[in-house]
Amino acid sequence: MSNHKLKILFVASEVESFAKTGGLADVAKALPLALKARGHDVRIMMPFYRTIAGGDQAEFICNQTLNTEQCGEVNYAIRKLHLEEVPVYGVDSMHYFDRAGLYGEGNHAYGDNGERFAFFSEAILHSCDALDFTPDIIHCNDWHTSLVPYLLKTRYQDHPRYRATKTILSCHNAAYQGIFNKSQLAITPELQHCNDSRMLENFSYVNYLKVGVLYADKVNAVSPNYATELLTPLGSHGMSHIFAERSADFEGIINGCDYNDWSPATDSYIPANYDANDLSGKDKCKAALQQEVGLDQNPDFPIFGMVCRLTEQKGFQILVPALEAFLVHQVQVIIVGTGDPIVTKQLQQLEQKFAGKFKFINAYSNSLSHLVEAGADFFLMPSLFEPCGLNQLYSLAYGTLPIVRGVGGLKDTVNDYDEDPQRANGFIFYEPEPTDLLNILRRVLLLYIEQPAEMQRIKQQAMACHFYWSDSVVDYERLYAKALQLYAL
Ligand SMILES: Nc1ncnc2c1ncn2[C@@H]1O[C@H](COP(=O)(O)OP(=O)(O)O[C@H]2O[C@H](CO)[C@@H](O)[C@H](O)[C@H]2O)[C@@H](O)[C@H]1O
Repeated sequence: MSNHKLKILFVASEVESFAKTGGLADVAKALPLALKARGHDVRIMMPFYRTIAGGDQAEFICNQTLNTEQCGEVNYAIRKLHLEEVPVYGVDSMHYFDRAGLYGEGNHAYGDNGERFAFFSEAILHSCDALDFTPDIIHCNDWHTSLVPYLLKTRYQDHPRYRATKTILSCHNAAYQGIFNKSQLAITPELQHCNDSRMLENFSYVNYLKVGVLYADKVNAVSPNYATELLTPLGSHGMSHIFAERSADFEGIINGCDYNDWSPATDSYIPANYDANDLSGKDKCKAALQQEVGLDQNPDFPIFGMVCRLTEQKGFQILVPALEAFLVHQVQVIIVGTGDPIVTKQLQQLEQKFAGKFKFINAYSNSLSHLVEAGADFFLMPSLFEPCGLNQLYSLAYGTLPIVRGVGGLKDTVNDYDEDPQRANGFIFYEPEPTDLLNILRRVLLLYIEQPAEMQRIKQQAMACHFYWSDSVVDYERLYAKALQLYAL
């Protein structure tokens, strides 16, 4: 495969460096760069949001008009930015994307998200003529671009440009399925009149992710364990029958870690760099973190950090009661995140009760997320489910031991200390119960207090674990080859 250079159009709703709300953006940056490094002609396409970073520098490519049956002419422009050597095309529609948020504002999704991302999917296929780009592979990501495989096999099935084009759909989070009333879908009449019950909910709602899983040539989840979970009723967010239907074309590929952005030896966001041979810089980062967020300046207290979207997925319903009990000990906890107002309130109350020991920073801050990774001793990920998880990979790189629930990609990447001390790089608990989390937190605290040399050994072992994109990209190349039936390669 490495000798076979492909034309790849990578389509996503967010891309780190331009627009980001979560882990999808990290992958949508790192994977195309890894594909480029393998010599493929890879190009990214994303919505040209009002808030897109560097948008004022974008090169205007062309104006386009999408002729729709029911919505008349829809005008948009294509603008071009660059991610190193990779062109990034922005679909610029004032009507759909000139807004303050990506998907909504103030924790409320935009009411027309179904139409917005149906339009984006249509513009992806529509604009390749103007760009004169004939992709071998269109790599789609999550529900936002899940209509592309369907449109390719319906509206565009006889289009000469796409005669040999195949589609991949990566599922970064199957809990978000994009379910929209058909009445929103005038722009995509094929779906508005669709009666295939496999992709409908309650007859009148279209489930975008189901459409994508059913129509993509190959489908992957972002870790092998999550792929296995998606085939079970318990772990599939109600979609196991759909994934089962595609099981021959479905697999798991673990995410990588972008060590250009996430390496304590070179990180420019942190006050002192360090590596596995000399961890003294980590102590300086710890002191800086305590000072920056207003925790008591005590080098002996272990710091437990967490950075994430505040959603049910991340396990706050077990974390908050566990912390109520855990924070009576000599420990410090810092959580950085935005999202659910109920979780926000719970964390604010916890902060009032445990001032100096618990800090909640209700913000989205890239620099602080780096400082937490570097300055904390442990990183909390008690997720109810976790397709892959990236922060545990960053934590390993920074010698910040992850404490995770044994689900999804967390199980694929963290080795538990109690199960096998020699291979350990973190700690795993299984039952989604506050007492199980509390038990492991106390177990970790004891180890921290009583066995500092052992802690040091595990930290160094964690820092020696690597999840390179240059490895995962080979699995993606194999998936592309299967989609294109290039078995000989
Ligand atoms: N307040 C804040 N301030 C700064 N940075 C913040 C932040 N909140 C979140 N982030 C950042 O967003 C990213 C989150 O990535 P994750 O993979 O952990 O979760 P997410 O659930 O968004 O991604 C989904 O997609 C990814 C990619 O496939 C899967 O790994 C994951 O399991 C799946 O749920 C990290 O880079 C993190 O630092």
